[in-house]
Amino acid sequence: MKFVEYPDREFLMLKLADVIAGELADFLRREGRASLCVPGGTTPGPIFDTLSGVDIDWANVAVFLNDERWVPEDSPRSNTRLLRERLLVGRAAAAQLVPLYAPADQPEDRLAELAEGIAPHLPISVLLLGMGADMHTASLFPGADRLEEALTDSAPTLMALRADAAGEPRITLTAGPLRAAMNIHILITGAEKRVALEKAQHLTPAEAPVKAILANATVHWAE
Ligand SMILES: O=C(O)[C@H](O)[C@@H](O)[C@H](O)[C@H](O)COP(=O)(O)O
Repeated sequence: MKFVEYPDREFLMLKLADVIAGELADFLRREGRASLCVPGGTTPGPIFDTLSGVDIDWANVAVFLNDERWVPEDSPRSNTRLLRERLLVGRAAAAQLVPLYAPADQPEDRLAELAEGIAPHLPISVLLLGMGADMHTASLFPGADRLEEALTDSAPTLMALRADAAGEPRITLTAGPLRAAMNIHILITGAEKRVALEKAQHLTPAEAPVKAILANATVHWAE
């Protein structure tokens, strides 16, 4: 794991957006297409604001979430809604959104078709992850009902998980496709998450799911 500390959050968001744009541009130059997998939650909005204005060939970029809360897209809890409002605007409106949600009562009802949509875009070119103070990443929550399976390399690409801390049911990429990403960035802010990250390094992935992705990741932190 590589750890990069920034003087403040604003600088972190600008720099990391720049790094991600550079990595996407490299993939586009070499392969003519790229995939970008991003978190929802409250932290990444400013990165999305900057990235959405970057001048790259967005039409050949597939964008999808690390995980989604099983709520309709008009819910304030919808990560897809965040993507539509903050990332897929401006120049980035040309990108292809690969859905991690489709209307249904339970994620299991749509899992197979959503996984089929993601498959052509693996391995992920550029992966941005968030982390909770409980050391979850994507929707791999400590104590989640199917966490053990989701951490194995033989797990399907996408799984539905339930955890008390998660609120609604979740759909999430599993550890395998996350670990296999070509570039992995973890974005965390604040003292509490820094302490949690340090703790995670001494725990097992079952106790601290972010540990399953740490080995090849660069962690970006500001107070
Ligand atoms: O749907 C989600 O909640 C996310 O994708 C999740 O994995 C997130 O990255 C962390 O919970 C951190 O969230 P915050 O940035 O809000 O602290």
